Amino acid sequence: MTQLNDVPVAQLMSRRVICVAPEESIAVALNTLRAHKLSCLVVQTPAGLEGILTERDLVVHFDNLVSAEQLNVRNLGCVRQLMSAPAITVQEDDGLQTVLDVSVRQGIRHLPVVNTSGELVGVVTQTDLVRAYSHILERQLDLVSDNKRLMALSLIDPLMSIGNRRAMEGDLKHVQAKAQRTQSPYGLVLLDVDWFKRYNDHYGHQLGDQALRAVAKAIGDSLRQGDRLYRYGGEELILVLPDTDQAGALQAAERAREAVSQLQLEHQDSPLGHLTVSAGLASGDGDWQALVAGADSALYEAKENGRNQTRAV
Ligand SMILES: Nc1nc2c(ncn2[C@@H]2O[C@H](COP(=O)(O)OP(=O)(O)OP(=O)(O)O)[C@@H](O)[C@H]2O)c(=O)[nH]1
Repeated sequence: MTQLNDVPVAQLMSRRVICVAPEESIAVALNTLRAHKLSCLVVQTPAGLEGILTERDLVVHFDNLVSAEQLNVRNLGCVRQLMSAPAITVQEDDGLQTVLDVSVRQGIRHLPVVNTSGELVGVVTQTDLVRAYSHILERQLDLVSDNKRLMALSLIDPLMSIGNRRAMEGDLKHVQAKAQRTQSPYGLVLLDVDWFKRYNDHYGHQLGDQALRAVAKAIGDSLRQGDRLYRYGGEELILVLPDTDQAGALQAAERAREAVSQLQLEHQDSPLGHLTVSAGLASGDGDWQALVAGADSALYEAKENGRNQTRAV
């Protein structure tokens, strides 16, 4: 991210600077400001920088003269009488933060900018500084929200539009910690599409993808609030069921299995005639990896026993 002091004031200043002599009359200075549409003039002699004369100095001066009923257009005085001196300067390679600090701390709205040889190279205003400052802050806020969006995307499976294994691992750590704290079990259900290699071989990979999306949606729609579905990998999904014992996990698994079966997606190469899933479940309040291993062996049993069914460890 851009640090505020990474931006040198040379990038923000205006190089259009008009200088006047201290003896110049206020009337000429006023005309010069108006002719060049500037808000300040730098006051300089051959010996160097003397001060700065701003629009505001002139307004205050005229206001005082009018109030004192002493406004005489033929004798408005000279620049030396009104200028701010000595002029506080900044270096062209000073950073935005440094220059903004000088400007705010000393209440100076126009700062002449000099190079390393002390020659005048520009003028920077407080408005230039604040505008640059807010632009950088805005960009940094955009970056933060882009990063958040990327982070969220990196946890979603693009095919099924559900959490991926990374998201599952992150969430499971919390579910496990809560189960241990409250000593109430949580359930895990592994679901695997039956005969899916044959499905792909028969209908093609694209229809295979479509079927996986439909399966994920049907299972997702069958869930109770608080339960979460993730893609575990390939054609395998996993349900995470907080505060759920073995009986509850069995109900959730059966609801999910039924939901897929009821889609009645034709699968000619399956002995069951349509697309189905098998499920293996485990529940407890222990280590989630051990529960996944348990659910996996239960799933193996469900497959061995004819598929389209749920088994528990
Ligand atoms: N179309 C598609 N196929 C996938 C995807 N991920 C995994 N598969 C396929 O799913 C099939 C899984 O095959 P197997 O592990 O042999 O299991 P199966 O054919 O479903 O058989 P059982 O699980 O024993 O019922 C493989 O052919 C994978 O290529 C995917 O994202 N899209």
